[in-house]
Amino acid sequence: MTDLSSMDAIRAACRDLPQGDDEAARAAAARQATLTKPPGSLGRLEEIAIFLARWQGRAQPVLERVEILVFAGSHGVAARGVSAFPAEVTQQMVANFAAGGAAINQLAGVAGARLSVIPLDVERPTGDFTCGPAMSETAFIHSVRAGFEAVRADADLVCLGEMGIANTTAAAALAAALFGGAGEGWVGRGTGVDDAGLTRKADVVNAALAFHGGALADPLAALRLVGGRELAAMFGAALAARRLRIPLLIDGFVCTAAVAPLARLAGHGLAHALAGHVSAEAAHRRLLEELGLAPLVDLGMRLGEGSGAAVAVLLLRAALACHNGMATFAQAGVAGG
Ligand SMILES: Cc1cc2ncn([C@H]3O[C@H](COP(=O)(O)O)[C@@H](O)[C@H]3O)c2cc1C
Ligand SMILES: O=C(O)c1cccnc1
Repeated sequence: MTDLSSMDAIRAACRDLPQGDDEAARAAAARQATLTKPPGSLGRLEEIAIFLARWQGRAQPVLERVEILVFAGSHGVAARGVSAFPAEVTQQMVANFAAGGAAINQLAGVAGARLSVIPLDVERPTGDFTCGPAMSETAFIHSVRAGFEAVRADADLVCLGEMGIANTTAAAALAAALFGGAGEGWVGRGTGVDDAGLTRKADVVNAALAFHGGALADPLAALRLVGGRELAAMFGAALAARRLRIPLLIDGFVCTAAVAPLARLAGHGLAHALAGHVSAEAAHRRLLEELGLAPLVDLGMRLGEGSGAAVAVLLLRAALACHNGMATFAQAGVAGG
């Protein structure tokens, strides 16, 4: 059992991370070289197959148990007029997920993934982080643990998603705390705020940076002070996946900001992660660049819910279909291998 009972225990767990399986990755790369195609001709599909081999610890990885975990949380900062939608949409969308009516229900279906939606005290918004902490240590630890415990040890791939009106503002504040710069450089239109809304978002982020000051220098404290329950849970799930050596597929701006503290706490903290997509949220590309992550797809999506990760599962399936299903030069009697 991983001790996550205090901020220090979580911090320690983040610094004690297993590496991937080099042997399996080497064997997968060797297999790629024998398949009936010019070496390297499948580009990133080859890299994906080798990545999955490394983090599943087998030369021929599988995607039989793909888990999409969508965490939901409510934000006190929603009262500051930072979203184009009212705060109650968070709970209404949780009901919509349960009824099968959301985009992620459809995308999980085509991705062949199991969707789990985990609401985190959605009836209780976090604190307004412009004038206090978003979460107490107790609430934060509870959310990190909920995320950690949502990861099943037998999963072949974990995909993360979120629902929480106003959470693009929390994500922008977190990104600013982790990587520096003012609110203007990290906010985007989220659900579609107008220019005045965008200015309000930047003002809210700047107010949070000024209020919390030096306390934000610690990545874990930053996640607690300006994040949200669903962001803390995504962080906990990313940590669990890493400790279980399960590959992780991350989603858009909010998800990327939530897991970024893992990379700030341990240099290779996100080595088990692929970026499913780059969202249209203004600062997502910048955030991915800060983390050295190259997104798999760029479809102009800006939804959240794990939707970009779910779409990217299709590419992972394409990569493994070739990796596991193609004939070798020797098997096919093709010259030149
Ligand atoms: C109907 C609806 C469904 C959603 N599904 C995801 N989001 C996305 O939008 C929210 C973040 O944007 P902002 O910071 O502007 O509030 C999050 O809930 C996110 O998951 C949705 C938003 C709405 C309105
Ligand atoms: O990229 C995201 O995560 C995102 C963008 C807009 C709205 N909600 C989430």
